[in-house]
Amino acid sequence: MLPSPTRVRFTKMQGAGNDFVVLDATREPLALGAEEMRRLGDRRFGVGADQILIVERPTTPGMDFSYRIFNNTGDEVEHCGNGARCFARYVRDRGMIGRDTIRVQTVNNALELHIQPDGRVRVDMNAPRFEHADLPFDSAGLVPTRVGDFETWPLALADGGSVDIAVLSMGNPHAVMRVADVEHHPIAAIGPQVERHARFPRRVNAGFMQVLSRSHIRLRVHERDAGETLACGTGACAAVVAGIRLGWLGPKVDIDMHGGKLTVEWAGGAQDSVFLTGPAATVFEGEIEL
Ligand SMILES: N[C@H](CCC[C@H](N)C(=O)O)C(=O)O
Repeated sequence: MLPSPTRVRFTKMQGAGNDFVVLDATREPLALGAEEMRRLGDRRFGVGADQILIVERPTTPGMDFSYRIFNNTGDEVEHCGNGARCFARYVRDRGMIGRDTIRVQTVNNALELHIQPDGRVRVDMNAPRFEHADLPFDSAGLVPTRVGDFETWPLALADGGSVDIAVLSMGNPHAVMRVADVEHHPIAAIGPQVERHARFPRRVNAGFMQVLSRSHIRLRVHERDAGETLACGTGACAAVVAGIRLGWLGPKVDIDMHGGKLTVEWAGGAQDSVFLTGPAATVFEGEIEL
């Protein structure tokens, strides 16, 4: 907790419309609690953001920085694809590093980020994880539908409906559904039921994918804690990985999300990294009293 009141400098950023408050804790630690995170993320009483990113000095050899990710509910999470790109832009634009390739440690991942000549950032998101314990997902008693060497799982919803989900982890948990038309799918009704389903003890990000071709999808994601965001980087990775394993997609896919366009590449091997490329930009800077 901070010795109140404390003035905190912040940078507001966005990656394809997924927005962040970024704080620099490389010079002195920031002992922010969940209450301060919620205040920073609050769109009326604070700055407003889907997630809060805290940039810190590295604690692991070979890393340039570490950074922590908090949803706007104050919950710390494992991974954030759009946030990783904004982090890279943040440290590069402030001269905190002189290279366009940056290595950063998160709570359970080591990432390599590359700022490209066109200004977009390409993130090595590491390999996807398919063990249900990695999410966690409780599939006890469920009968999967096998599709090639992958499967989808029937999930009964509280409102009496049912959805067919592919489950995987990008370091954070994802449930991916294929739908005919993302713009007219009842995402506001289904998303929260999947997010908080009892079979996901740590809850889950719920992705809704419309396949336009083997190299092009539309995607909307109801994120864990934050609700539907304008884009979700790990959600884009999860949707493409699921689509490739289910035979719907090729190794490089463009993803249209409400906030912008992302590109995801995956060669398809269990140990192959997923690569996420997309925009990242600073919106404004400021100071807030917490
Ligand atoms: N809501 C996510 C974290 C943020 C992920 C998203 N903003 C991204 O770009 O990957 C979770 O609770 O796992």
